[in-house]
Amino acid sequence: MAMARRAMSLLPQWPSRVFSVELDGAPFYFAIQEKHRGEEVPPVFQRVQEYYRCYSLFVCSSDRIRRAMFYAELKDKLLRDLPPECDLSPMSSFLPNVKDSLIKGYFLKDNSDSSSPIERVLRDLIQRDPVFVCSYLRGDNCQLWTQHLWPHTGSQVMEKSKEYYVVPSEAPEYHPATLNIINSDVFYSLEEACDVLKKCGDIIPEATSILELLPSRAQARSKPDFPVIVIEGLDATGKTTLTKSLRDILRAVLVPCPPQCLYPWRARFDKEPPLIRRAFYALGNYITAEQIGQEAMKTPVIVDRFWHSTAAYAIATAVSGPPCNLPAVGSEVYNWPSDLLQPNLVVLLTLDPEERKRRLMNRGQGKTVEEQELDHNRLFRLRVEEAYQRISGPACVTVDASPSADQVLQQVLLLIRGKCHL
Ligand SMILES: Nc1ncnc2c1ncn2[C@@H]1O[C@H](COP(=O)(O)OP(=O)(O)O)[C@@H](O)[C@H]1O
Ligand SMILES: Nc1ccn([C@H]2C[C@H](O)[C@@H](COP(=O)(O)OP(=O)(O)O)O2)c(=O)n1
Repeated sequence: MAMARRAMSLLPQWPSRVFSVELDGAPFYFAIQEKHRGEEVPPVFQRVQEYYRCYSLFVCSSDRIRRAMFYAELKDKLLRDLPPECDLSPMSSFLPNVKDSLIKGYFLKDNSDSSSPIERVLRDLIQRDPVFVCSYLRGDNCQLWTQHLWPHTGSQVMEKSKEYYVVPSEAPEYHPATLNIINSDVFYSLEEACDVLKKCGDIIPEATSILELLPSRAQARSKPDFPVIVIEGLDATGKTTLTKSLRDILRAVLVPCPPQCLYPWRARFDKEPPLIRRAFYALGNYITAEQIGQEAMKTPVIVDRFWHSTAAYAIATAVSGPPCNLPAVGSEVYNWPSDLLQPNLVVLLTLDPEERKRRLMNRGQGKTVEEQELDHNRLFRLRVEEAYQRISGPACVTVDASPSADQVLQQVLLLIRGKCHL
């Protein structure tokens, strides 16, 4: 039923949508149009000429938790069930400049002699799962492609689906993933993040235990008596070293974020799709905020990572490619949640990538998959660093972390004394 409703709302938009698929590591954009008699349709899909058939699959449940979970499951299912000659790439479709219009899917390139095994798998999928399937067929002159939306059992609208010609489309001004960041990757209130965990309680029992740890309401505007100083930066930039020294020198309390009470569940939520994983980290900030609020009545508080990390990693993961694909400077995506405690100072430690790698090696500990990714993926690291610097309310103050630990400490103490009258 939910599937049919989602289908009904998507179908009339179909010709206004832009489709994006990663081909050979670069995004390729196309749209669809009805062909009128005598009209020339520009050639498209030259980069997939060697394939005779292509397919796209879009996840279309109206329940966003189910949609997020099924998108991840779908990849495993396709990799398991499709013949090895079939090539799978991530794909998305969106209405240009329309917030929350992005739907995610996969693009399949079929290099096999016979389409029947693939079509059997896809037919099976649309019978049982919340997916749309389109096939793309190359015309006789090898240039024209048509997109055909497969009829869907249980949804009469889909029976009337038409064939469209595929036409190239200009790259959008911003990466399509930026359309859906708000409340899918980054949460701007306790309520929004809680809502996600409440709704996945029946699938992930741990979510219910986390909700029990939450403050009854966010500590919005209460101004702590003592300064609250957050230290941010990529892994191995020196946060732990610096926060411990600051704690000792300032006789402060050191609070980690995510808070210790969430550690047992971290690995569990790191495996979940971004919607759930990021809601988990967002809630960690509110639990930490309550701890900060209590401690800062008595003494200064040093915080190891806070909302800058939550937002910067989430935004940098949602978007792909170079930092210019990030939402523009000043976008509402970078705004501090209005109900989250605001620190007095946020320091961002930055480090040359080679030195950071050296420190990581020296430390020799296990790393999260995401942190390993930072090593391998230069662009991801650049996106995280850029996103950190675009967040406002409070913005971070950048400190070069390459000098000795003591020099970095002195530099940060100067900043704290200037800003927090300590
Ligand atoms: N300023 C510095 N100069 C050289 N080495 C440092 C400096 N700060 C930290 N380190 C070392 O680099 C490694 C990573 O530092 P750490 O404080 O654990 O970073 P993070 O908490 O940001 O992951 C540790 O082995 C630490 O001893
Ligand atoms: N306040 C925080 C802290 C971390 N995160 C997320 C962001 C990344 O996905 C990881 C990085 O944390 P990780 O523990 O690997 O980094 P450190 O070792 O603490 O430097 O955690 C967050 O979302 N919010």
